[in-house]
Amino acid sequence: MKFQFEKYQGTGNDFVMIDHRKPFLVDLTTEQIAHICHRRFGIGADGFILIEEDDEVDFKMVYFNSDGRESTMCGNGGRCSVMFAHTLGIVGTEDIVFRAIDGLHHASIEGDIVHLGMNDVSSISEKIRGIWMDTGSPHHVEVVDDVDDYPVHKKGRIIRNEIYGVEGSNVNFIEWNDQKLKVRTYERGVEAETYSCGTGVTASAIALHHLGIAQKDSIEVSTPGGELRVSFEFNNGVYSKVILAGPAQKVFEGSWTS
Ligand SMILES: N[C@H](CCC[C@H](N)C(=O)O)C(=O)O
Repeated sequence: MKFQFEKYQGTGNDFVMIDHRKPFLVDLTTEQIAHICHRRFGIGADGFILIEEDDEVDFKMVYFNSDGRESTMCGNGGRCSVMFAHTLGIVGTEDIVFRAIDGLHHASIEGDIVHLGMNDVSSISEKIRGIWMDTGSPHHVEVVDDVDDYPVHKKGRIIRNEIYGVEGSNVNFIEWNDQKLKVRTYERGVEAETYSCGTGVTASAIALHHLGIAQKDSIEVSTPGGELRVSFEFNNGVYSKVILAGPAQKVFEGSWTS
């Protein structure tokens, strides 16, 4: 198998990206995608993304976790897809619309910052020591005292498996310091902490409001991979006009032969 690819990262969440508008990888297996994403034996990435034609909107994003399985919405992957589509000349910088597994997303580009519209959130459930919501992917959010020193991998893995079983959930640990929200995420399908998780940052910012910790509708978020901003409107129990904004950059391009 031989193909050209580009590597993008959005606040340290990194993706192998392929211009698949002329489909040529028609029988890619889970094992092959996992091999491509392997940090030692492959290119190395948290996820694998195909940019494809769409009859109604600018493009379609197909997302796979590094375990090789197609998964739910990827917020950072969506931001990187918008930047890649711009580089390919598919879109300009305004009024961008693409299709992902959870529906249509609107986006715009300002320098290296992508502003990405996320789905509404209207259902949040209480869990033993946190809350759960779907921001396009499933997210458990828990407040901790010192997130920088928290055993994210150990605790995240336990919660992902023991509370959420086979289907699993991403697991976010958050700390609010009155100015900024710190988030660290154990990511389902990567089965490790990632440098940031876009749908997780979105869930964490909404959780801050839902738990009454901060009555803000625009929240600066700090992750190990960098800074993002989440804004939203809250009316009658529904979080809408949810925007995830942050940098998305091309890291390199190359060809894969295996
Ligand atoms: N691993 C997630 C999908 C990607 C989420 C993350 N990379 C993001 O930026 O939203 C899951 O399987 O639910």
